[in-house]
Amino acid sequence: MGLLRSVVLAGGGTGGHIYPLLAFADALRRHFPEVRITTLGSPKGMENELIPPAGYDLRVIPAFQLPRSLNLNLLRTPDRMYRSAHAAGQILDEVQADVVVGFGGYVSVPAYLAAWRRELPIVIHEVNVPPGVANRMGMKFTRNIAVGFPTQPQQAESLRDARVVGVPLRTAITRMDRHALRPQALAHFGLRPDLPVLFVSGGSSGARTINLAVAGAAKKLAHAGIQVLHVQGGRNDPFEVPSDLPVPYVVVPYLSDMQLGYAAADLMLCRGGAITVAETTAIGMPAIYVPYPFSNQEQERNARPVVEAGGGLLVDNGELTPEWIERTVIPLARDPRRLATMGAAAGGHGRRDGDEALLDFVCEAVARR
Ligand SMILES: CC(=O)N[C@H]1[C@@H](OP(=O)(O)OP(=O)(O)OC[C@H]2O[C@@H](n3ccc(=O)[nH]c3=O)[C@H](O)[C@@H]2O)O[C@H](CO)[C@@H](O)[C@@H]1O
Repeated sequence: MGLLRSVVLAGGGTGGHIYPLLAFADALRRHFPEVRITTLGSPKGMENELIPPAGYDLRVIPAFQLPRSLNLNLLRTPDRMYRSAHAAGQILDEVQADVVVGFGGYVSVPAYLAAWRRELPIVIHEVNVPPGVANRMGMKFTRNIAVGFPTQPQQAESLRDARVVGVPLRTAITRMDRHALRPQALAHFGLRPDLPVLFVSGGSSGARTINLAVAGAAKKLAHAGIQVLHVQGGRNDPFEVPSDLPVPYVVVPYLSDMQLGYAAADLMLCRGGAITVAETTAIGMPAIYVPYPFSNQEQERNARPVVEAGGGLLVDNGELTPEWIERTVIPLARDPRRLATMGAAAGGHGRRDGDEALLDFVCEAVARR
């Protein structure tokens, strides 16, 4: 594509901003192998662990604190933000960027600012309702806004004209055949093929409440014949699991090959991060969602439509105890027919083409320029 020679992708902080960026970068590379792809990240975000191994050029720009007010006045832009925007601008010039695509996280803001000053097209992809602070600032500079999920106009005025493109997801997840991959996944984790597997993940950073509640129910789960595959989470404290259990309880710090976890699982217990919900629905995974309680009910909003369609259960963070798990999770994990019904309902809610749909949207934005 003649119009597109160099694309800068900005996004960082947690996996929730980085995985969609990577999935989009993969789609870009698939369709336009000649296009130069540069990513912008912050010094301490998870992008440093996730982007270079994926084979993309990561440029780190200085960190800064976002001002609380969104009434951005460039003359009063704090020094550190100015420095970050200046660094982002130098990179845009160096790589001769044609467009900036931002996925949220603080590092997106200087990229949006620098692109706006250069009159470059900016495309924003937002997965959360309400949108995150960084993207809300970016929305002052562009009308090219794409969202992961349909939103109610009354929920977010700023997203009213946005294009719903879905969430760019890794093809390792969207293109996997769960049933075909299952034997390899079970063998990889040392799990048995004859017993159900509960897959536990608190999102990219892990979730202490989930970790402690499930580990607290380890004996009951094991004696009920339920195996557990438990992702501790990249930045979470270790927890104790009894060593003398009759069936496997496998703890892993973090899964780079998340598709193996999904392929091994019969049921998932997880937070309600937007990308997690997009993935569970894309692959038709029945799930128990435990939304993070301190993010504006955003995670509950992500999970509720899926649960209302019959694709899973929703439990309050405060109510997730070992006793709740014993009462609710054990009977569900041992009921394959109910799991199959739930999985089908979840699958009815998912889409797998977010990477391609966002790429179309970006190409349109560049062509309109
Ligand atoms: C506490 C908090 O503020 N969480 C936010 C954060 O969640 P978080 O960063 O946890 O993001 P999500 O739950 O949306 O996605 C997690 C991603 O990490 C991947 N993964 C997870 C564990 C693992 O071992 N390996 C792995 O690859 C998952 O497959 C998924 O792709 O960003 C999301 C998207 O902006 C928001 O909706 C969440 O509210």
